[in-house]
Amino acid sequence: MEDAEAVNLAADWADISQGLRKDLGHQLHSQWIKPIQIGGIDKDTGTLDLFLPTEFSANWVNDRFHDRLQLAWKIARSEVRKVRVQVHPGRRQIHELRLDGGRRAANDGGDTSAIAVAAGTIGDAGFTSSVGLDPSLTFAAFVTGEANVLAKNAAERMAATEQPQFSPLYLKAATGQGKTHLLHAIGHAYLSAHPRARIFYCSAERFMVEFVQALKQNQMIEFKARLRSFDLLLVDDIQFIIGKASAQEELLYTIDALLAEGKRLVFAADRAPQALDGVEPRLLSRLSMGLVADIQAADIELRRKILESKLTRFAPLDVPGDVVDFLARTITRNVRELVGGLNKLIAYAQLTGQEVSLQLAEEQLTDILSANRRRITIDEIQRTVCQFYRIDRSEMSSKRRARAVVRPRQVAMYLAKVLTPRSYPEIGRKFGGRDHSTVIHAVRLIEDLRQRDADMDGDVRSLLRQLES
Ligand SMILES: Nc1ncnc2c1ncn2[C@@H]1O[C@H](COP(=O)(O)OP(=O)(O)OP(=O)(O)O)[C@@H](O)[C@H]1O
Repeated sequence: MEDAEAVNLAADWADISQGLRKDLGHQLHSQWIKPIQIGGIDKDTGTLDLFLPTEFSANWVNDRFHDRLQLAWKIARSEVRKVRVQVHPGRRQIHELRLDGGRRAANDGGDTSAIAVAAGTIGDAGFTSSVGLDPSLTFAAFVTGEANVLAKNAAERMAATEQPQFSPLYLKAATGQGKTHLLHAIGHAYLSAHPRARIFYCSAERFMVEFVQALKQNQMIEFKARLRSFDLLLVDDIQFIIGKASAQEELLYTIDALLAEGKRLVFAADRAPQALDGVEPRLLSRLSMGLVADIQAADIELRRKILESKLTRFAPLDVPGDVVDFLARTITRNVRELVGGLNKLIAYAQLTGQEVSLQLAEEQLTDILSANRRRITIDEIQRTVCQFYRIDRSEMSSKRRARAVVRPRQVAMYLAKVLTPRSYPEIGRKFGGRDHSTVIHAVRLIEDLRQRDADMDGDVRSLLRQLES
């Protein structure tokens, strides 16, 4: 690579990396993005190589950040058409373990060819991606508990032979709680029941990129025709469609066309359809006209079951019960971190020949553990809300029914439900011994107000920022 070219790439990378730091936060960024080294751009194929020091980290980054990295690079440098994440050539001999199987994008040459062929690609129309269903993300590998059973059942219906009573299915959950897993599982199950089916899985980000490329290359007719030829369309991270009017319109027409033919559609997002700012109302109504299924944060029982299931399926070495219990109790934020923590611990133990123990977990998972240890308390929430609305702290428990104190109290109850693992009765007790139905009412009311009242939404956002910082 020429020196000047290397300097330019380094400058672009500095910008991209900084942007990702803002999006992902310090911990994820320093663990996975910072170690990336930039290779050169292959002028013929437009492929940019990104190198990571180990197989494990290359797989991880590829799983989680490939699309974002590729999109960012495509925006930064028009000559980049594809980003390839791989282990640094000098490090290939390092063997690391992946508990969750090889989750690779199809365009990286992963072993998804059978699926890709059966599922079809948008290909010629400028849609360069082929379907990349991860073989490990199946219904059988999806562990259920109270938090996700509704979503899992709905997903199974979507894949069943008989026509589901609803479409689209819209899966809603915070990050790392299994949306993508269920999308892939639907794809696999549908494909095994209909081996000739045409399935397309993509993220909304990728949909946008392909849409813009098709526009630029005057290939919209082919793009539309191919998009509408799928029997099952799975669109992940639909929140990223926000604000792009023309792409939204195309998606809207595609949804209408597919629904009219009884085809199946599944969307996943980190928020409810009504909370997708900047999405035009007609698209919003399509997204929410079927079934919106929520995946709640995994509770301790489910977290333990997930770890045990991963260990039964893939564990190459013994992980003592007290370590499983410790991880399930401590890594509460999301399942991705939970499984990632277990993966990391086992990989480290394997590479160094040590036994997995509580001490090793404490030593090796410091970042994940400390990020998960920060717990917001109901007292903290009440204090912050009272300061914000300038009311006396005693009003949180008082019986006063003046609107000036009732609304802040309801906001505090809502935040307690969102930010703490406390149950409705526990929250009620902290608010002057109120009944759990009062708390449920408050939570629903504030959820509803946030959608209808921009001021209320602004207040809650600002409180969330203060409490989560
Ligand atoms: N119920 C579950 N059973 C087994 N594995 C799970 C479950 N939920 C999540 N996982 C695993 O956790 C990891 C993260 O899940 P996934 O990628 O589906 O999250 P997501 O909700 O799509 O997150 P994001 O919004 O950040 O994309 C994956 O490895 C997935 O297999």
